[in-house]
Amino acid sequence: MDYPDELAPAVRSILSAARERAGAAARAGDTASVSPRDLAAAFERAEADGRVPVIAEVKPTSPTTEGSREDDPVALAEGMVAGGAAALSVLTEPEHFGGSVDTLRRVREAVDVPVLRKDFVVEEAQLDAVESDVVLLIARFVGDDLPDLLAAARDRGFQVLVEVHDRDELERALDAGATTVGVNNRDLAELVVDLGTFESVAPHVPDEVTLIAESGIEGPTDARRMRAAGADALLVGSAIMDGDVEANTRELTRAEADEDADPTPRDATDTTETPT
Ligand SMILES: O=P(O)(O)OC[C@@H](O)[C@@H](O)c1c[nH]c2ccccc12
Repeated sequence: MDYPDELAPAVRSILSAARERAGAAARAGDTASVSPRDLAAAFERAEADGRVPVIAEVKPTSPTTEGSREDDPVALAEGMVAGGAAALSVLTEPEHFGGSVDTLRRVREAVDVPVLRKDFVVEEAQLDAVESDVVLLIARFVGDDLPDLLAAARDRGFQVLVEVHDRDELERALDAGATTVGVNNRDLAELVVDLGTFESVAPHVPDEVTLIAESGIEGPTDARRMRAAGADALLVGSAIMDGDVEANTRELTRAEADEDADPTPRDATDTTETPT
């Protein structure tokens, strides 16, 4: 399959590499069969506990990050859970994100929260490379194969997060029967982030769908902005990976509790200019 020219060169190369690995996975054998940890229940537990539901992402590097983080991913994952993360996301793409299926396996063994496998799954065989509680399918990259891949993932027991970037992709995800949808604020054609993306797509997502705001959330203010726009949960990588992961995660999971506790309005003009 040829990928559209409008995709960033890094993204095209990621997709070709994913297809090559799919062939190897197919030859390796067993079909995955998972007993997943319930993602929606993990979000509800966080809410009940006054935490913003955050999926914290173990992402050693990326095409848009300088350098790479060499710490033990299991220690990072444990720090994220200690900071209140409702779930984790682990990159398994090796060439551009420094991930591996072995890292995911180790992280999932070490924690008890649901773990999302973050990779570029474009063929069914890739689903068998490693077990996780949730797998990601990116609407833009799987095209017409979305319904079949969704079914193949569910047959194996996975919960599925379908990632979209605009309303067309959202419609395709809903038609395919997605019940958990992520809106990626990062445009995969140009790798530019705009939090307005989530705000423009979110109003069209039915209430019963679990809705996740992905990418570009840099701190508590962005977290509150995405929640105000309807996010049930937030997927955050870079802002957590940069520095003390436990403290960074805690700051995000407490974004609403801290705001409630703060008697001074952040910005007085916010309230005076709100039309009644
Ligand atoms: O580091 P950020 O901006 O917080 O983004 C996290 C996550 O949303 C991002 O890594 C991501 C979203 N969709 C993806 C698909 C593949 C690889 C990575 C991603």
